[in-house]
Amino acid sequence: MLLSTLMPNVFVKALRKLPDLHDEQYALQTCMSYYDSTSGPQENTLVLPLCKKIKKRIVYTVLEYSPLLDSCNMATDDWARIGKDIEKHYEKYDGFVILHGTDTMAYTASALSFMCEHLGKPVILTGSQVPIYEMGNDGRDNLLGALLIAGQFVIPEVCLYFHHKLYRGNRVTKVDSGSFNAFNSPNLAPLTNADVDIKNNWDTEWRANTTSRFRVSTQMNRNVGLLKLFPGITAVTVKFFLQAPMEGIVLETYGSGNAPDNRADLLEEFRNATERGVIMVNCTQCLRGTVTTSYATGKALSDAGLVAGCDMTSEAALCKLSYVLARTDLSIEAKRMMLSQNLRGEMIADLQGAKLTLSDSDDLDEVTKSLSISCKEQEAVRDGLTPTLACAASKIGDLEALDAVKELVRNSYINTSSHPCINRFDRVFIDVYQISNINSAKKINVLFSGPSSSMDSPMLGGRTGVSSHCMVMLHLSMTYMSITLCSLA
Ligand SMILES: NC(=O)C[C@H](N)C(=O)O
Repeated sequence: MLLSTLMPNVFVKALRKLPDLHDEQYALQTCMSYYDSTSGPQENTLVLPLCKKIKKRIVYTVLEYSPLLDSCNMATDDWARIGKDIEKHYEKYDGFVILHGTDTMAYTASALSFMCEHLGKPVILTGSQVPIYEMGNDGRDNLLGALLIAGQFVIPEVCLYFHHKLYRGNRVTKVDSGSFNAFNSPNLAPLTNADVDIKNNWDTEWRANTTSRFRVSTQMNRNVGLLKLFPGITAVTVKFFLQAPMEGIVLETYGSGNAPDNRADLLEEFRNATERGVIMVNCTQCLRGTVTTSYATGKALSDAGLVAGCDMTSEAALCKLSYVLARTDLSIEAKRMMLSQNLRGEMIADLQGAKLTLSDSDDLDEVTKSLSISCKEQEAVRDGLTPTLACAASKIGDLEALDAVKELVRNSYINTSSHPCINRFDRVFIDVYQISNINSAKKINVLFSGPSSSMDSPMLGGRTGVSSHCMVMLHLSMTYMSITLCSLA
């Protein structure tokens, strides 16, 4: 650890010697890794070798933190530091990979997912169970996998890559301390499976759907806590845990969000706390599943003022609480509301509230007009957007909106009744209405042959161009670094 400050860029020097992670010949030929026209010599810039799967160069720059921390020693300030570094370098890189200890990686991933507002690029955390310089380690594979994904695909989320799988960062939890398959995302399928081929699950991917500028909010409220219910817990314990300065609690309850409803003393402590303004979020102790009020024992908690945490992990709920409570501009009610909303794909979406408002064709016309494009181009945009709108309407089962989209297409081609689109859309809409499983957007997607209907479009998912530039941020544990230095000596 002492040496890591005396010997800057130790990790980069070691990576440079690993042919899987750096193509030294290419770097020398192009002078790429030693010179950057804007900022001078770049000794910490490396390049992945070409392989059959990727047709372009992935160039990455390593930023090494000092001192290196075991992730158990990390706290909110360390999250803020990483967030600020992403913000600082955001424009210059296509993606970010953060090397992090596994023990608290799920917390950091969750925290960053909330701190990064309007994210439009991949931020991927990864690490290893066995140090990267030991025989049979998983660190190299994990780093390579994370770089390949960050360098090739626009997955604008904070993710966690481990053991061939890319997960949404705020959905993961560490489930195994002694296996390479250390993480699980119990309530959401992986975003990507990277086995022989890299297969992205574009349907699952979360997009901020905003044009606002990316920013990192580093304000996190530290007066939050995690309390696990257990049979026989005393009201005194709960009372002490909930007292000031505590402002927010994640209560880990039984099964689908249940607590004893025959314990008036406990329920009273919960009610007293929520009435004092402490925000309590109800999350299940179970690995998988969601919180409901279908049992009386679950309803007792919502009556005591707890916010339902749906299917959030405790890690995500705690970080969300910390992020939301730091918003001094919001009232308690607004904060409670925000906690029950899906902010970054951390919980199952409330599709009831997500109705499309397509009352008439003006909406789309306004969109195309505001783009200041020619009539021909407007038609192309309309053709491209209508299938997607129809898919969205059918996904949430909104037949009214589906009718509106259909009308829009009819009105657009009113003077060209022989236009092939009319027939195509008629056929497609009949198919859409007839699909019994109306929630399956994927099926509906296949029915459309419109230009932008496929989520596999390179515009939406795959990154085009000759090269992309990622940034790796090192947050390796100190233990690892001492091992590193021993083996380098
Ligand atoms: N394998 C590991 O990554 C564990 C280590 N204690 C850490 O979280 O930094």
